[in-house]
Amino acid sequence: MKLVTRSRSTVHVAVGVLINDVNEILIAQRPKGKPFPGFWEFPGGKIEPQETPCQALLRELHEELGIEINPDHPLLLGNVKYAYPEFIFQAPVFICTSWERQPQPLEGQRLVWAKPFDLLSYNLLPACKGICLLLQEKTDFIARERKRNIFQDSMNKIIKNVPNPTR
Ligand SMILES: Nc1nc2c([nH]c(=O)n2[C@H]2C[C@H](O)[C@@H](COP(=O)(O)OP(=O)(O)OP(=O)(O)O)O2)c(=O)[nH]1
Ligand SMILES: [Mg+2]
Repeated sequence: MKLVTRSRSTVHVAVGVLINDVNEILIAQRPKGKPFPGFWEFPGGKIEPQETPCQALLRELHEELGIEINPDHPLLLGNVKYAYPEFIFQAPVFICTSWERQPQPLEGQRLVWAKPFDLLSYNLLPACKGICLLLQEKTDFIARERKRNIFQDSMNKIIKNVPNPTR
């Protein structure tokens, strides 16, 4: 019997976790016409070959939400990998707590500011569970860097709900 192996390409995606002044997190519902319609995700998009992850993040957040972010501001939390049947999702994940202008749904997506402990009640893309875990793991770091003690408390509440995804 012949063994057929499929090689999956890796898609590099810059992901932004926007946290507002009351420690809510911005999530977006993918519109019809894009892959995975109806699923919720963190804003961001594919990194172009000539871009750094941070440059891609700033461009994507401008295109999708119409906001401007100081290039020195996003804080890299870590990398999340998830194997979909069709491709490997590989994402540097940044947090942002400051930007110019209000986020707007410029690509027909629904936007919601979710409380950290509500995040998992949304139908998130499978790879986003890994992003939630990373947020949870890094709450001390986020609190220290961004003086977000309330955020730390909220994030601690989601720990027991995050299933451990296959990474
Ligand atoms: N932006 C984003 N994409 C995610 C997340 N989780 C996850 O599995 N993905 C997947 C969905 C997509 O198949 C892939 C690329 O993201 P994307 O569709 O946002 O890429 P993009 O903004 O460049 O979109 P496009 O120009 O190709 O239409 O990553 C997430 O939290 N945020
Ligand atoms: Mg996108």
